[in-house]
Amino acid sequence: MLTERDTETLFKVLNSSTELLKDKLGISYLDAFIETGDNLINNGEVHVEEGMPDSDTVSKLEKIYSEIDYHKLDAETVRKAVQICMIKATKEDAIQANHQITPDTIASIMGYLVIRLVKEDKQLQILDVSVGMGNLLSTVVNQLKDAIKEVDIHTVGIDNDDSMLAVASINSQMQQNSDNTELIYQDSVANILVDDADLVISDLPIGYYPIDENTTNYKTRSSEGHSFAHHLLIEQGMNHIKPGGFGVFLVPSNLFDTTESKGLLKWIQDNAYLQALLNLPKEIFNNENAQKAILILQKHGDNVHQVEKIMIGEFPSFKQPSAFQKFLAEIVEWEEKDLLTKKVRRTIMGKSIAINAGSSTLKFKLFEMPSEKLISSGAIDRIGLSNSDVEIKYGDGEKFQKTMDVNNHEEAIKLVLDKLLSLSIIENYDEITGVGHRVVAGGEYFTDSVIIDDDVLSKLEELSELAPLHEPANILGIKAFKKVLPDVISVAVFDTSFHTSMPEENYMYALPYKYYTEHKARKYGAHGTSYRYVSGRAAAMMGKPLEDLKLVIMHLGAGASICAVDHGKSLDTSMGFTPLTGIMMATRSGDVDPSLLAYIMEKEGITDINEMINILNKQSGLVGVSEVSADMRDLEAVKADNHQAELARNMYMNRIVKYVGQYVAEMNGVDGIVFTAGVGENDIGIREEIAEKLSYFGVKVDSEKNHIRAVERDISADDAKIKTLLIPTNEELMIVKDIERLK
Ligand SMILES: Nc1ncnc2c1ncn2[C@@H]1O[C@H](COP(=O)(O)OP(=O)(O)O)[C@@H](O)[C@H]1O
Ligand SMILES: CC(=O)OP(=O)(O)O
Ligand SMILES: [Mg+2]
Repeated sequence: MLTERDTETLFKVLNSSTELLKDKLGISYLDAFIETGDNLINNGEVHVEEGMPDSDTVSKLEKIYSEIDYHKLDAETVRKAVQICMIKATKEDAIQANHQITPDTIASIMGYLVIRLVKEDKQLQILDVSVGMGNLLSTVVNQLKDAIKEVDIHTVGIDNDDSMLAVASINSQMQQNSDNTELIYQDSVANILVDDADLVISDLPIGYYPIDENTTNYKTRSSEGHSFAHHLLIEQGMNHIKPGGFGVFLVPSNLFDTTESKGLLKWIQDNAYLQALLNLPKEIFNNENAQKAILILQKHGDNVHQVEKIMIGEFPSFKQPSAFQKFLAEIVEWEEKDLLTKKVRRTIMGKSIAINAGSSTLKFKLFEMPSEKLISSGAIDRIGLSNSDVEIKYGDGEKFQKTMDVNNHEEAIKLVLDKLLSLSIIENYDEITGVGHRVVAGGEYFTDSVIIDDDVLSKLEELSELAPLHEPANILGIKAFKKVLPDVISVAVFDTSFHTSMPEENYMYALPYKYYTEHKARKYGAHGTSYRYVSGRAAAMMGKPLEDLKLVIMHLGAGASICAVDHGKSLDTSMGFTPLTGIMMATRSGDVDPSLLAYIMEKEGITDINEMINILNKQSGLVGVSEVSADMRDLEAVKADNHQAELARNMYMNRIVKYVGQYVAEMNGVDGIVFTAGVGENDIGIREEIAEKLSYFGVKVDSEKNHIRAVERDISADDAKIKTLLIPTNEELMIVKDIERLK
């Protein structure tokens, strides 16, 4: 009660002195408030300049100031009185919406939601990237101080409006909190130099940000025209937060409904967990378009997870207090039971393993989930050739390495299972709570990843002929893991599902139509999981939404293919009905004239077409032409003295150049090309030569930047017209993400 009266007294002092100064100096209410605030802080001494205000006014003001000593008031009493003055300023001076004070109702709801998110912290750094008059920030700080004992709070507020900031400064000084408050007069979109905060809280300015040149480093910037200030500031805020920290933003309710929001959403997905979007009651806004919501984001970090249930909803009207209370209670329960509790985390924490059987390799990655922290990774290469390199990374930079003969995928899988235990990567197979397998062919049947049961397994066996070098190994892997972990979720992630977006004219062969209708004879493509991962990373590196980009991705491994990713979707790809066709590969021929097969069969006395196809799959490509090796490293080593080895490399590059050209034509342009997979990631010379051959449409690689292996990097020259990117693929990460999705 007492404080309410104090608020009223302080308001009267502030308001009457403001009105007096406004009148005498002929200035706005806001400017007069700033003047009077400064006077009060300056021990009630009235600032006089060039005889203004006159001495009569000065003594009137001194009398008003003597009516209260703000030092004796608590912070909330001061804040409220200032807030009432600012509501008055908004009306009297017709202050534009973005500069208006954050209403107390909203500020206190935000404060209430934040308490549990930071209550464990004893030292708290809070950042507001559009602090304005400081009402939101000080409401939250006062609430936190009240709710959490002995918390040491330091705040930083940034704003590019000096009048607003002057009010914020008066606010913090009169609340006697200025030692712990840093106010910075700056454009928050520009480079800000502040320590990473534990919590970012902001009532964001809505609308276009006018200075495009300040936004070049923003991933959420618009590809054309001005960008949205609130998108940029969400990115900026989250970039200045510690791992696992929360960003709590007041945003327009339609934040994700605009076309521009795709880029924002993508950025959020890559950098943070979208945990809640809570619309505020419509009645507190002038109209539906002005309605706002509270967005809760959490930056990725250790022991942080996507909530099981994203909290999306609308606060009931204030006129229904019991419904309103109930809603608040639901959110609190959600915060405690989903967003924060260790119990929920423990039950969903586990280890997921992704098994990727390539034609010449077996790779695995073991992740802690859902944090996606990599625990161990391994690769066995040159399977079926002699001298396989077995490499397993685990622990604190430890590595198991051995060169040995691994004759087939069955031996490789057995080796992985043995090493997981013998290297103590896990103590027991039971620690693995999810298994995901790369499966190359899903036909038209599997358009998305699936949980593997007996029906799925028998369907995969049926589909084996669509990927003869891979599917049997994929099935072996599935069965081997089912045997040791019969009750653990096991998921198949298909190479083909990314390509189900291809249009008819691209996937059909010009053969009698009934072969399609009766036998599903069509192009399926492969490497889709890799394209899915790489295209997402490419968009992030280029700072544009994937939906706005035309990309050609070259997946150059032992199996190799190229994909035209048009606006995020596979438009066309070089592999066909099986992974035999398209560009030249390690042991596979790529495209050949089918009538040549009949001719060779006759000349060589081959009677079974399967034998011929087997030669195309296993004895052709690099190894067939070079008669040296299927491994690009071996060809590189001897190419200077071995014509066939050099020829094989040249043919390999020639096929790539042809296909890339086709795809640029098919998309009628391209924004970026990407190199990935074993050869693409590691063969510096091949990248350089291919780039030179593609200079006609604007590809230009910087040799120094290109001089690197298996690192994500933009290798384009500064004056290149289109981007050339090097992106190590990560099919395994996509696989474990799909396990989480299907759990
Ligand atoms: N340093 C290197 N230079 C050139 N090629 C390399 C290098 N390292 C690996 N490779 C190539 O990468 C191929 C394996 O690619 P990868 O994508 O891992 O295989 P898979 O197709 O079996 O998934 C090897 O056959 C080898 O030719
Ligand atoms: C489909 C395919 O060829 O896969 P990989 O490159 O892993 O052998
Ligand atoms: Mg591969």
